Amino acid sequence: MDSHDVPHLDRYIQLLDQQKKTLNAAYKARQGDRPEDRKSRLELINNFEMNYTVQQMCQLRTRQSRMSTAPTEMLVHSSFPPPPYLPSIAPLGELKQTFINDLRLETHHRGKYLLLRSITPPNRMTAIMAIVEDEREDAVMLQLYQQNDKKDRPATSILKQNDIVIVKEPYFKVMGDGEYGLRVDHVSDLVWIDPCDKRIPLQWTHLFDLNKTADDWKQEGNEAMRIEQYWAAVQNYTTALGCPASLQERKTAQLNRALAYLKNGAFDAALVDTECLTSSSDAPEKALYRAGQALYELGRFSECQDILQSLCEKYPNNVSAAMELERVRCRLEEQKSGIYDFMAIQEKMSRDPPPRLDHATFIGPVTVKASMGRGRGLFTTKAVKAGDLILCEKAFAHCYVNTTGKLAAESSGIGLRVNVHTNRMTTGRQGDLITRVVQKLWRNPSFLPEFMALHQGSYEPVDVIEVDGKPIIDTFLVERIVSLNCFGCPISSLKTLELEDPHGEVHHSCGVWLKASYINHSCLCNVRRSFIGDLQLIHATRDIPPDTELTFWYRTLAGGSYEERQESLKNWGFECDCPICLDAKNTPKKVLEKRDALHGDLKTALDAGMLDVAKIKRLLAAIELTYKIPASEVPRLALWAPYLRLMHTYVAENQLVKLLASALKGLECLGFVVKGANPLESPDTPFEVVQWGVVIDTVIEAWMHLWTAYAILAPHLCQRAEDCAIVTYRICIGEDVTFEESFGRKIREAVKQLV
Ligand SMILES: C[S@@+](CC[C@H](N)C(=O)[O-])C[C@H]1O[C@@H](n2cnc3c(N)ncnc32)[C@H](O)[C@@H]1O
Repeated sequence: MDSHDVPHLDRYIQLLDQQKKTLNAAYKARQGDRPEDRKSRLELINNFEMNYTVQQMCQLRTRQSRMSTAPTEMLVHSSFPPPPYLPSIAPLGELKQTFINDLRLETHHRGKYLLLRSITPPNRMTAIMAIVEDEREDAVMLQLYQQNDKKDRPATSILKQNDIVIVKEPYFKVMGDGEYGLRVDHVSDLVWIDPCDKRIPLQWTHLFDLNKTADDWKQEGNEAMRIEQYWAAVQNYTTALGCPASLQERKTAQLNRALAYLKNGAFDAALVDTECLTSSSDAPEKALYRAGQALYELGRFSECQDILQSLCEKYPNNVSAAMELERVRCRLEEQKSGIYDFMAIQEKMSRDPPPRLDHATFIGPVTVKASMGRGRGLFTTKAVKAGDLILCEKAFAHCYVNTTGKLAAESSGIGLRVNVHTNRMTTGRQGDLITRVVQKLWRNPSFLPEFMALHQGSYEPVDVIEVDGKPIIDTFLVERIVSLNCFGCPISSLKTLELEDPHGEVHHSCGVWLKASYINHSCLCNVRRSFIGDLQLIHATRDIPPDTELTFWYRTLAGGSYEERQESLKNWGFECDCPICLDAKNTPKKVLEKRDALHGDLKTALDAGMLDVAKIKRLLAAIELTYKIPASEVPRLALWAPYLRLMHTYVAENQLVKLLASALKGLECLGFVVKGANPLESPDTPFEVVQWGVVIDTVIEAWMHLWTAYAILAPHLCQRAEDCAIVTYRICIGEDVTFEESFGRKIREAVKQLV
């Protein structure tokens, strides 16, 4: 939603076509071939090393040239996923070994596995790549996709030289450069083999010192922790736990591994390691503390509070535990009340780069239910008012792109993700988001049920969730879910508001929010989203009765024809049948042509150096006559911008009566019904917003203009205009504590000068 698709750009279309042809040709022509021209082990190693050197030189040159480019220029990386294929769900014990020489091209070797040793250090390109050999000394390129980001973990630690791995049901294919390689897209298809594993052939056993004791491995783990190589520490402690050891040695290794898991973001595993230690009455202090940390990171705040509370009772001098307890209590309060310190949050967001926000999710009076013809949807459980907070949701996964700050040049670049199988291209960090989700699920399978419950379209996944004690993570399913449920977003809606041209803003940052994903689309919506970092806030844009489905726009609304709107929703596989779309669909072609022609004339009049206001008003009136249904039922979105333009003109000329009228006309076009708002026409009618209309950012301006006009024409209404401006601001920006700084103060000063 609001992610940046690029379907209309010619050069991308060409790229897509070209890629499609290449892939199809490669796939069809070579499928099932056993290639006779595979490179020798030595050739592969030499080529790999040469490519590595060339890549290093290019990166150096890029870094140097980046230093001299403007910070807003971004690198664009592209990635092309292969035809989707299912992950291996076979237990390793049921697979039969195969060898590189027996592999067939463009084939998934179901029922088979390859045992491989890495014979080069890895290189990170679009994937982690290394040359691997089997025990017959045949070699091939191995490409591992969806591995950790380079910021989280260096490639050299993901696949070290001499690491031994098993690739389950290997996929052998022609690679982008015409060479042959093994491609692993599903993290669960790769199994790392322990030095003591019986499957390791004799000729490789000399690579490992099999005489190390549990204590040796633990010491190595401790050293890895000291130099912050937490992934290595996990491996070392795990090996220690596989060696004969005393109960105390085992407990220590387990406690240390829990910390290493925490540092690696594997909170489920950290919890398992601490659970058996915390279950006893003499639970070690560190075990309780680490269990608390794991529960906090998993968002299980209530359990976290319980464990920290008992820790603080047992060890009253533990200052860190007391602080953690205080922190989790704040989260629980946010979760319950929906009250956040937005001033402090916005202050954090103004830093460059903004830090990770540490807040809980608030879920208001809503529930997920079946929605006729739309799958499931989010419904109110009680009545809410315009401006009420419905959700303040922390992202499940979020990728942030800094396009303007001082670190923009250092940002990892904007990806172009080309999916030749769904004919969809997106820019932004969606590719990285997929990897982030895959890694989060892989490390914390307890999140799987909630994530996998999201809309998957027509994807047919495997029905196994775990094999050999490990979760099955289907990358292509994750991709599909992300594509249907991800939101493009600004760093914060406040920052977007501060931009000179907020509509030109491209949402390169993106994320997945689990609850907000249940909201279906309608152009005539009743809620709106805004963002503060990775918090997505949903506010009601009108008064909503209980048991009503909530809807918002999947694409930011502009006028646009019926066809254009449906085209922009194509990714989600439905046609919008909201009143705005139905009206556009049912309006006779002749009327639409007339309306378009009038809009053409209006555009010319608005583009002219000197505004002919009378003509503009005539044209607006003529366009309005082309609508049959009142704007309160079918808003006339395309008329908002011209009315806003008139407001700008009148405010500049200090024509307050006309300003008042144009602001009210504009609001009316958006579907607002406001009684008693024109004191010149109905001085005795009390002011009341009977119905809120479509809330777009610039509606804040209309209330400001009314506030200004009222200052002279009807001072008793100023407060009402200000109240409406604040509600609109809250809906658009996510909070209203910064309203005074952004707008209130300026208007107050302008009004002081007027009166
Ligand atoms: C992000 S999901 C929304 C939640 C989804 N309905 C579910 O059951 O999980 C997007 C999908 O919901 C459905 N959808 C959303 N808005 C719709 C609408 N106005 N009409 C029909 N289907 C809609 C489409 O299948 C779309 O791909």
